[in-house]
Amino acid sequence: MNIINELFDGSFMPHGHCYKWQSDLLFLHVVGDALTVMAYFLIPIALIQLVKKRNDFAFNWIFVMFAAFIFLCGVTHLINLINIWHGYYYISGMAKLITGIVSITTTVMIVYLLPKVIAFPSIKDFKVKNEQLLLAKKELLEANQLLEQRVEARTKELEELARTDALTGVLNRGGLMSCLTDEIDRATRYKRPLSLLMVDLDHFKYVNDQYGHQQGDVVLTEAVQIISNVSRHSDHLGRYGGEEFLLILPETDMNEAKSLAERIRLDVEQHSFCQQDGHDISLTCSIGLTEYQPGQTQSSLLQTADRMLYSAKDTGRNRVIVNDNTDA
Ligand SMILES: Nc1nc2c(ncn2[C@@H]2O[C@H](COP(=O)(O)OP(=O)(O)OP(=O)(O)O)[C@@H](O)[C@H]2O)c(=O)[nH]1
Repeated sequence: MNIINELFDGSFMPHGHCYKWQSDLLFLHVVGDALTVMAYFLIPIALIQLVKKRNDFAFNWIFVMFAAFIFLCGVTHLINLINIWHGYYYISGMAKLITGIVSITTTVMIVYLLPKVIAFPSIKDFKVKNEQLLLAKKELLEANQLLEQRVEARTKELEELARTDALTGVLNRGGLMSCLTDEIDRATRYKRPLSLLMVDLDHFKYVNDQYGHQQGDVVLTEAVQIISNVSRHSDHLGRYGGEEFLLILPETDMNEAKSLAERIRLDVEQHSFCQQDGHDISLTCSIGLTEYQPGQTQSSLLQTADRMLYSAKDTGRNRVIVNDNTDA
């Protein structure tokens, strides 16, 4: 009770006496202190707001310490202002003591914090890092583009490989069927001629039996070469079966196809196979020929060519049989 009385005993000599109650002198001190107090109370609010909104700031507790320190400075100033008229010097002293303790604590914390803050990357460091990151990103994009190009090229290679016959390098059955579908579509759409040759080597089994499978492979490769030599770049040659080949002839009617087939037959007949190994193998081939008829299905076209080939085999081999029955 005594302490409370002492604390709020404002009967000490009011501080204002030292200003001699001169109104201009009082005005200067009161307005100056009042403005300072206002600023001291508003700055902590701003600092606390900052900490609340930007909680990603490193060491943001130091802002809270600053806010407390500035607020207490404001309290000390306010009490000094009141003390012009009253004499709460105990309260004033206690406020000063608390302010002092908080100030010292803040100072110690700043000293502790200083090396860490100094070690913190500067804006210039961030700019350099940012430039390095942008450069790395550019390099990564370029590498990615290169990789995509390589993957695309490799995919094309693999697709090509999947359509290719490993032994002879021409289209395999799958590749042939896809080409034939495309060419039938084109011939139908543009009403253009399209012919198909089915070429089969005669008595090929004899070559294998007589000279071995490896020589047989060489014969097959050479046969492909002969057919390739007489066909155009736009024609599609492929291996349909073991020793059976298909030649798809876009923009080619029956008559043109027939003379081409005759040339192939003759070239095969006149060729000496496997000469490099000292053998001199002679072979002939049989060819079935048909021309695509509008509305005809792919399998019907193939069946007709096969039928013509069978007929060529059946009638003595080494010949070209043409499908004259156009409603096939
Ligand atoms: N070397 C080799 N031979 C193959 C390959 N594929 C199939 N053959 C052979 O081709 C031969 C085909 O025999 P056949 O179907 O009797 O035909 P062919 O002997 O030519 O008789 P025709 O067609 O009736 O004139 C078989 O001996 C198969 O082993 C291959 O990739 N390489």
